Amino acid sequence: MKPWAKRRMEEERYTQHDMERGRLLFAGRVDFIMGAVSLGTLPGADRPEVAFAGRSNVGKSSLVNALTGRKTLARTSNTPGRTQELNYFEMGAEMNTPAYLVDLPGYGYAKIERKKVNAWTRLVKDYLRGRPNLRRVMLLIDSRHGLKENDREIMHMLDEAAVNYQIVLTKLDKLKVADRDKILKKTQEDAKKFIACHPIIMATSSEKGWGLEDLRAEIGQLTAF
Ligand SMILES: Nc1nc2c(ncn2[C@@H]2O[C@H](COP(=O)(O)OP(=O)(O)OP(=O)(O)O)[C@@H](O)[C@H]2O)c(=O)[nH]1
Ligand SMILES: [Mg+2]
Repeated sequence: MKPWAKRRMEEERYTQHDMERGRLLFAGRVDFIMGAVSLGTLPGADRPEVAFAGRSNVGKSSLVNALTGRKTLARTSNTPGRTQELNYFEMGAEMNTPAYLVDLPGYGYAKIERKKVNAWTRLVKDYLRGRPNLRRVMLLIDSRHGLKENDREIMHMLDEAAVNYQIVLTKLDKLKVADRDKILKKTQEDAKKFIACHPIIMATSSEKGWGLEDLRAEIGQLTAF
């Protein structure tokens, strides 16, 4: 068993109920409901939501797809900066306690002009500060690169806004086995310096399906009423 998977299980972080809820949320209907370009057009804040944030190309849309087991729900691309809207997905529409998953536009893509970067910052900052039903931001970090300067900026912004967030390492399959634990430990150390950052780092590969069960359970737990 992968060392990080073993550690996860030993922690027994999730109840049967969390795992079941997580599974059901993603196994049932997950519908794309809208791409919001301004806060005025967001759906009502009538249910809990979890947002995926991260640099362009880190694998946000791929993770949404992997969690749902569908290839084309969220648009993925080799061209960074593709997702420019707050993409809303409704999970568990057939359940009593549905939730939203939000795929945020990626940040830090160098080729996008300054004007767009400012627009991104404004939209996302306003969203993060002002969304009452936002339970947690999953901050995706490419495991090959670790925390970059713009990730740290976002983390400081989240700390200041007192938004609860948690790091999710992506693309673990691209690392050599020996490097996986190294990056996990390094990221854990880095995370300690940020007040609102959850101390547990999640590790995933959308390609291989690693860490998805845990992430579903985490989201199940977070979005329970
Ligand atoms: N090997 C591997 N490649 C991945 C994984 N996840 C995503 N990718 C690849 O990384 C690229 C970017 O993935 P996206 O999911 O579009 O990234 P994104 O964060 O949504 O990007 P933006 O919408 O531009 O911010 C694609 O070519 C994916 O196939 C993974 O777990 N393993
Ligand atoms: Mg995307």
